[in-house]
Amino acid sequence: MSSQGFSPAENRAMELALDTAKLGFRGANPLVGAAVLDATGEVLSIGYHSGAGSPHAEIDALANLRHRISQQQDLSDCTMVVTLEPCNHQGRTGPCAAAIVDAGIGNVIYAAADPTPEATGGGDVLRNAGIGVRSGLLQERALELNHRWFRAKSENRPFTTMHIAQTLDGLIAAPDGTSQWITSAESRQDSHGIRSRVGAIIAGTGTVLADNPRLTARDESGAATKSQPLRVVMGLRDVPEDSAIRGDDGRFMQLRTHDPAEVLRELAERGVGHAMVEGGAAVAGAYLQADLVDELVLYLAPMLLGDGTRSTGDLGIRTLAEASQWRWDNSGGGRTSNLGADLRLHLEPMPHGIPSGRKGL
Ligand SMILES: NC(=O)C1=CN([C@@H]2O[C@H](COP(=O)(O)OP(=O)(O)OC[C@H]3O[C@@H](n4cnc5c(N)ncnc54)[C@H](OP(=O)(O)O)[C@@H]3O)[C@@H](O)[C@H]2O)C=CC1
Ligand SMILES: Nc1c(N[C@@H]2O[C@H](COP(=O)(O)O)[C@@H](O)[C@H]2O)[nH]c(=O)[nH]c1=O
Repeated sequence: MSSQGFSPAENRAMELALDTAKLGFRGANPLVGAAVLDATGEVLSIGYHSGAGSPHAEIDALANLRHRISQQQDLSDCTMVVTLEPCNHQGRTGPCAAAIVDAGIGNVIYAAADPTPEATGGGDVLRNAGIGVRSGLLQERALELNHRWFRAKSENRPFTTMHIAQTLDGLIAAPDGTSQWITSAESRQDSHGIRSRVGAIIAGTGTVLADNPRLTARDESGAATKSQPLRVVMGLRDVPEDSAIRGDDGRFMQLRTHDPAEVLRELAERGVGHAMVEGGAAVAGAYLQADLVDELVLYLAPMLLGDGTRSTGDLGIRTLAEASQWRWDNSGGGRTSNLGADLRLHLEPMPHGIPSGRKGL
């Protein structure tokens, strides 16, 4: 047994589950990974949650297990290792705790408790069904994996992803306001993928008046994808009646405010679990300055403009020690990738208390 009272095989399985969790996309739900071990500690299957609406990690691991073993096989000496307490609620997918009980799994180890009122209590359901339940294995890492998701939940607001499509010199539009297009078709298709996963997309009146954007989610052929975000404009000026963003599907809303927290509060009340901030500079700056950005997807085009609109407005930072610190995020498609002519950078805010690593020499 290790110092934490878990076997080396259980430790390795939780490491594997934590790595597997990162195959999923961040958003309304946390990243979760799972592994099923037999009595000898051999990994029989793994699973993960690929994003809101798709099967939870435990269900995925059980489905993958069934591909490997017969329906009749006794699983009472198997252990489900999972990075988050199995849920206890019927959302778009069924309660995981009940599925584990039904599968006949004998033991469960989870890393961190699920703090959400709607999902908590899965551990008790398992115990009451006679399953051996232990928790706390690699808990710190599991909490860190979803640190911004836990933060968003505790603040009662949507998990918030920011998109920036910028030049090498950090500009999102030329001096005359033109910006279409800075990034390649491949990058834009990728950001349409984000649009199709979020519940709402936010832009300022400046962007709406400059670009007359549609802000819909579209596939490679330009057709609207099945899932469309609510299109939200923030700012005091009127959005012209003939603006493309209004559309004709009733999924348009203007919030006459400059307060990003107020926008996210309003969206949470409407049941939005994942929001995307598409810009422009003033709005991006406001969300960043308020520390309301949980994930940043930045497309870097090999282009220079020299002058124009900077990617974010003022962040209130006056000295280097106050810099906003970020770190690479290798979940959901990875930390960096080449997209067409561009680079796609994927980051998350540095958790508090972790040194930036830029000291010395
Ligand atoms: N390459 C890219 O990724 C993108 C590029 N762009 C480009 O950016 C340019 C537009 O940038 P920008 O003018 O900054 O546009 P914004 O979309 O940020 O809109 C700014 C306006 O929004 C309102 N507003 C709402 N909230 C705030 C706030 N917290 N602080 C200040 N103002 C707020 C104000 O207008 P009001 O008076 O109405 O209240 C303000 O003038 C365009 O040229 C566009 O093409 C835009 C998006 C993405
Ligand atoms: N210029 C620029 C982007 N600009 C963003 O895309 C919006 C246009 O959306 P739509 O009308 O739906 O196609 C525009 O208003 C701005 O928010 N996006 C990118 O991926 N790459 C780019 O180079």
